[in-house]
Amino acid sequence: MPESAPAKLNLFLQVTGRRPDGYHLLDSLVVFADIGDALDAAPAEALSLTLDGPEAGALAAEPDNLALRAARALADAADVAPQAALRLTKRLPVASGIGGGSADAAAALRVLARLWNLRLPADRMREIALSLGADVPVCLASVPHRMRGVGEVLSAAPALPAFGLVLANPRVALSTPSVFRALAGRYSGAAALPAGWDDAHAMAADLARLANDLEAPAIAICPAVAEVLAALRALPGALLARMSGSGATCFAIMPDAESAARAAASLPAAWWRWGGGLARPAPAPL
Ligand SMILES: C[C@](O)(CO)[C@H](O)COP(=O)(O)OP(=O)(O)OC[C@H]1O[C@@H](n2ccc(N)nc2=O)[C@H](O)[C@@H]1O
Ligand SMILES: Nc1ncnc2c1ncn2[C@@H]1O[C@H](COP(=O)(O)OP(=O)(O)OP(=O)(O)O)[C@@H](O)[C@H]1O
Repeated sequence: MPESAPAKLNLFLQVTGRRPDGYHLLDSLVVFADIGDALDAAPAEALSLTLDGPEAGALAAEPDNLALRAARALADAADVAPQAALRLTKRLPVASGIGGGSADAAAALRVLARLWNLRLPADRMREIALSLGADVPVCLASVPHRMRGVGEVLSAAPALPAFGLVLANPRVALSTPSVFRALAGRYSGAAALPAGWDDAHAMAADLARLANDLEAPAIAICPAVAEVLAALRALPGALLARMSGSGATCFAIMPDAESAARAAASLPAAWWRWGGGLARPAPAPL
């Protein structure tokens, strides 16, 4: 069974400060959508990667691919030879704010820990994940989390109601560092969240009082983000529309997965678009 690498969504993302090394401090509610890449690993004498899937064209299977970097980092940490034939089915647009590369790296850690029969402690796995990217620790768990620090401080998410999601990307790649640079030091406070929400309307109302602080800087670099947000807001039944991560993918919260799937099909065909619900079932714990 290939390991699923679900898309990460930041339901809100507030930037609360900056560390001396330049990394930003965040406060975010992260969930995972029922769409993602898939990563398979077979025994082999050396480490290799092949790519397929609708978005594979945007990526070369170069040594820098996050799945390969994850394999090497895990092998180093566990002191084993990095031997595996990886096959990555790429469905998530590259450099789009939904953590595709991070999800692939996390899926590589999970699938290779199984293939190589490793028993590294969970905190060591999270350390290896963080060395690969700020989003990789939360993707390692791939279940909803409140995410703070630069991405490494994970705590329980509020209890979530059932809801649907529409994702849309105008097919413009946005570089995460350039969006953080365009934020130019405008920080907000941390969020106050309840223990849970009984329904999608209550959740959307609370989320509407929060923000993705990277949205305005991303629109300054890529005005198409504003068009996507306007189209999502105009979908019948949309409860909230917002950008995820550093963009350019935006999402709408919908009452349920079925209405989300129907609404996604009405968006411009030139965009990458998807509608459904949250990722399920959750990957088995390590
Ligand atoms: C914006 C988010 O998508 C929110 O989930 C993530 O924090 C980004 O996570 P990521 O893509 O795994 O990020 P990394 O690959 O670690 O960092 C890419 C670049 O983004 C900026 N970066 C990233 C994360 C963070 N907390 N502060 C930052 O300033 C840095 O310039 C960094 O060099
Ligand atoms: N397996 C991979 N999938 C996607 N991008 C990868 C992968 N390996 C390396 N990369 C590189 O990483 C960069 C970031 O890609 P990714 O799709 O993870 O960005 P993102 O969706 O903006 O992530 P985030 O939301 O975590 O900021 C790309 O520009 C790409 O060149």
